[in-house]
Amino acid sequence: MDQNQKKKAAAEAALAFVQPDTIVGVGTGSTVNFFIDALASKKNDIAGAVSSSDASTQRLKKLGIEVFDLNSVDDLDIYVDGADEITEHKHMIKGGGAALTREKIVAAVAKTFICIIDDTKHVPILGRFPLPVEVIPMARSYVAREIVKLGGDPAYRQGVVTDNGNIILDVHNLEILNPVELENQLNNIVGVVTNGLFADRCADIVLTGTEQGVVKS
Ligand SMILES: O=C[C@H](O)[C@H](O)[C@H](O)COP(=O)(O)O
Repeated sequence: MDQNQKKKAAAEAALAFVQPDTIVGVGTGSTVNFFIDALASKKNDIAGAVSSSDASTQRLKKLGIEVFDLNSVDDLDIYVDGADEITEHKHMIKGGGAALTREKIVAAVAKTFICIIDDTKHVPILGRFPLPVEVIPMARSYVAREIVKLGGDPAYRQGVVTDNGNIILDVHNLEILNPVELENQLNNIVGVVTNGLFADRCADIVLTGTEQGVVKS
């Protein structure tokens, strides 16, 4: 089984959590793309979706799934999304596809965060994957200097503009022993929109595609 088959298996397993007549929170990325494709089989049973990126919105609409503005939705039962790294405490790094801010907003609204991954995403300590930080463009150099003071090594993600019109700094060489503390410290730097640590609001259910099938934790 290759990595994509594992992602697809995890994504399809998440369909079991989709209830009829509900609006589904949808993340972003290659694993979520498998989920969106699978969700199309239920498009007549669900009320629609709230999306975390322009890319996911386009894919949902192309498959005939109605996409609602989050401001028109009071609550969401589930939010389904991938991750770049995850620990046994279900703390994650996200944002490899630069969609972290909208992902964090939709995740904040949802009752249950269902993380869909292949088994390469499990790590003992977060930080080998460079931590994405979304930054207001004019604050880029200031934020980078502040991140260096916190022990990180920020790199400007060239050529990437987020759906919100901002830039991404990828922070290398972090060994994140206290993800909740670092998430809050980074968010307190003026000019940071948000960062890719999902620790304060971590996943509730993790579906991992493995050689032996999908494992729920
Ligand atoms: O910004 C992108 C998201 O946080 C993705 O959910 C994350 O990068 C995982 O993506 P993939 O499923 O492609 O590995």
